[in-house]
Amino acid sequence: MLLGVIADDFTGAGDIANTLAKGLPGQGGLAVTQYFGIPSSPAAAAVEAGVISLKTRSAPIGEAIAQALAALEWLQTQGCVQYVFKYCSTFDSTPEGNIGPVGEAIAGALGVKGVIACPAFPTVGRTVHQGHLFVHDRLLSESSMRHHPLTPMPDPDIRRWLARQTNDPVGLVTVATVRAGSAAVRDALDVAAGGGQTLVICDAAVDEDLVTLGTAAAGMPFLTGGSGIAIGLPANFIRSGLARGGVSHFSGVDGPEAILAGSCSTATRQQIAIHAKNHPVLALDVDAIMAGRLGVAEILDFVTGHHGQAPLVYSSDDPSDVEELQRRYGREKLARTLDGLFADTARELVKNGVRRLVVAGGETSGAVAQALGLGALDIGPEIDPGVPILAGPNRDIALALKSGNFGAPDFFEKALKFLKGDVTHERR
Ligand SMILES: Nc1ncnc2c1ncn2[C@@H]1O[C@H](COP(=O)(O)OP(=O)(O)OP(=O)(O)O)[C@@H](O)[C@H]1O
Ligand SMILES: O=C(O)[C@@H](O)C(=O)CO
Repeated sequence: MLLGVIADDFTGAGDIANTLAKGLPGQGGLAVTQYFGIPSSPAAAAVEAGVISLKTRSAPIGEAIAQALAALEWLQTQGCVQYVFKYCSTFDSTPEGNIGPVGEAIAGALGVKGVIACPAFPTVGRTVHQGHLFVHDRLLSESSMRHHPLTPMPDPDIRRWLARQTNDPVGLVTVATVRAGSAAVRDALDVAAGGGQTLVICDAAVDEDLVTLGTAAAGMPFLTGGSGIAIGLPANFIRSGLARGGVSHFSGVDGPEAILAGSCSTATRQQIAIHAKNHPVLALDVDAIMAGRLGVAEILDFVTGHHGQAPLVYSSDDPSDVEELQRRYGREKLARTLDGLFADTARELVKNGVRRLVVAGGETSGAVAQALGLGALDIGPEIDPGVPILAGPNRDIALALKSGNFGAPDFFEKALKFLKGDVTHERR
């Protein structure tokens, strides 16, 4: 294993795994495996990049650091020469959040300063300019992230935001330096390190900026960011002869299918509305669930009664209804109950023969992946930006775990087709 990634949630892990497996056009990427939690046995010999999915985005600082350092230790044992800490492209955190503390803890363990911190992912509209994060043409604080239920982001100046979480001062490498090339970036990071800055926000507005940052990071032990920060990394390993690059073919998994959506994000709700036009859907009645009148058995009946028709089950609702339900039942209790229901449902579905499973939402996907005891999955071709096919080692199951705001409007139907196979992509 050459490259080790520690990701703070499950769908975010798939996002960066996808970037690493895809690589740059014409070169291909790395052979990537996504691990669900910290593995207890060594990686397979063919794995070039290992992505460990943690569920620490909203975890208390001490717990997040402990898990990240345990993940780092396992990756070090696999022989990695470079490490990435992956967080969200919208920098999801609070002033007491753990991006800063985890970043500084890993940097401390590796003995480095002057570490790249860049959440940019231009393909989905996340860019960083003069240290300010944009979502498409709006500052982060003017996007829907301002009202995120767990990590509201009222400050688009992520250097200032991050500084509220860190011990050391936070640096900035602006677009002028990035456009001056990778040597200029390296010099700027050296200066930052000399000045005692551990994490350094780097501007990036287009993929070429991320390639420059990636090239600058060749040989550096540690960098942090969204999935975009990984765009240029496979090329470093291919250039140095450590990795081969190339293409892969995913021949697919056939069999019964199901789609589960717990995400209430705008993109997911639009995808549900579009899917509902031509497919059977079951909107979960949250009050009935909380009263114990609706559970796994009813959902199972619905899905098995509609196999072959891409059945979709969702709890997703619009923000005002979600707020009202949270007031009625308590946010934590509600989320725990719904995540638990999706997890139990997924376990039963797979037990009853489901082989293609699509899940929408980071928390929801995390709960499902844990319930299925997935262990390790190979990364197949990209379905939509940030969402790859995940394939079981014996190709007995294929999954798509989608971040809330990712995916084209017809994502659900498209994902099931991709999981069925015969997709070739420019990767190993
Ligand atoms: N109708 C609902 N009312 C209140 N909470 C809900 C409802 N439906 C789902 N939830 C909860 O909302 C949370 C949605 O989070 P999840 O991470 O799955 O989606 P997301 O935030 O859209 O995705 P991402 O984290 O990838 O951006 C889950 O914990 C889920 O249990
Ligand atoms: O970086 C992103 O936007 C995603 O990978 C993610 O983590 C969303 O939860």
